[in-house]
Amino acid sequence: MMNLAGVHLGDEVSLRGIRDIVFPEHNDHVPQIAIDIGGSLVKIAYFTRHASTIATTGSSPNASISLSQTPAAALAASTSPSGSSPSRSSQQRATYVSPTPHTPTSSSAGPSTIASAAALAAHVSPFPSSDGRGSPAGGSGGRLNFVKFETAKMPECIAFLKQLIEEQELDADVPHERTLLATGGGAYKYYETLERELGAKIFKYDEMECLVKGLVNIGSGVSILKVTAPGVSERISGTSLGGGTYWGLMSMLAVQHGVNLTFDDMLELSKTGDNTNVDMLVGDIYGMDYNKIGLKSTTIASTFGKMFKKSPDERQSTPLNDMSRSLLFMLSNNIGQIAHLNAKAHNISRIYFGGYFICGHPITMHTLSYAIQFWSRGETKALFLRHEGFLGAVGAFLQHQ
Ligand SMILES: Nc1ncnc2c1ncn2[C@@H]1O[C@H](COP(=O)(O)OP(=O)(O)OP(=O)(O)O)[C@@H](O)[C@H]1O
Ligand SMILES: CC(C)(CO)[C@@H](O)C(=O)NCCC(=O)O
Repeated sequence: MMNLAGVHLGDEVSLRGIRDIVFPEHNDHVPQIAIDIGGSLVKIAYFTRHASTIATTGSSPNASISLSQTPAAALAASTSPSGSSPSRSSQQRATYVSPTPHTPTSSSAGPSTIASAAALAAHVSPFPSSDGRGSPAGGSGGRLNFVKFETAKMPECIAFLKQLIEEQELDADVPHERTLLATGGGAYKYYETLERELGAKIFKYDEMECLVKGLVNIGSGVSILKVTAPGVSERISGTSLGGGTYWGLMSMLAVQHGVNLTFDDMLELSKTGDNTNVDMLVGDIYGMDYNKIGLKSTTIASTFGKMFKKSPDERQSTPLNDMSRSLLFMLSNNIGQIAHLNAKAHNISRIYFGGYFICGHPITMHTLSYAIQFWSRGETKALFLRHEGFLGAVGAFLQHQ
């Protein structure tokens, strides 16, 4: 068992919005490495001794939150953007105190920046310091680290894992069997490859069971889980219109514009886009609000509905920013609506969103929250998880505890 005393979030050293979790009092070696291999991304969670960081970008003591009450509390914190503004100030993050969805208590750590993932992917030592060996007895604690790769880059990911396993073996106090705790579809698809390349014993865990908590997981596709008690959950629905859809459609549109965009570029574009150049609004059809059924003139009536009216030249010159924002709204509104309908059908009042698609992105979180609020008439609440893209990997990590 891990010593959870004083567990808190580390400095801003990891992926977008993801901070490592520091275990200041846990000094024992933890050999397990957990991997969640999805349709778009591979997520890895692993423990290293040394509570110090790889590339500290500045400490933020106010962001530290106490997670000492339950193991699951070490996983995540929730965010609930309030009101109608997607501004960062509306996205206060809060901490879970129980493995089942609870009303979050307040805290104020906001999304942070990407720092070490690229370095890690470039095969910088996965260990946090160059002397990188085990802490002495009564030593300096440790941390749970988070890394991601694109699933299309499995060879790079396997090279990283190889190095990580070797480093862990050097760090171990006693020799142990090489093990990898794997979840996601890729745990099945890449089972033999991982076993062969890493010489490790692979433990497979069902991805739904590893999603720990959270009703709506937006990955490549979307799974909707109903959680009724600690460890009791059921997949009640899903949709293929998910993060992979946005990524795929934007990739196609980018090709049309002669550019190659990363996912982060696409999100960045959405921030400056104007979807009303692309979407048909209620006002475009009515010339005013449609008050009788409660639709404002600014409500989107038809996503991309303005595009068919444009000339081929106008279509060609429609900015990618506008299309990116429109598609992000489309996906988030649709998922919000489906989530609301499922919550209603199952008499649920809190919806937790997870999955890498969210990655702390203000527009996505705001749109999902707004959709839930709109469709439920304020009765259902949308809540967001910290480490939202790593729920499966951390779930697999904990399965072996
Ligand atoms: N930096 C990024 N690079 C690639 N995709 C990203 C990035 N940030 C967010 N995403 C989004 O996250 C999605 C993947 O989310 P996640 O890792 O939770 O799903 P997955 O496990 O790959 O998919 P599934 O569970 O459906 O197999 C992508 O399809 C994309 O929309
Ligand atoms: C297939 C999975 C479970 C893989 O994670 C996910 O991508 C998903 O839930 N897709 C949506 C499938 C559906 O339509 O229910």
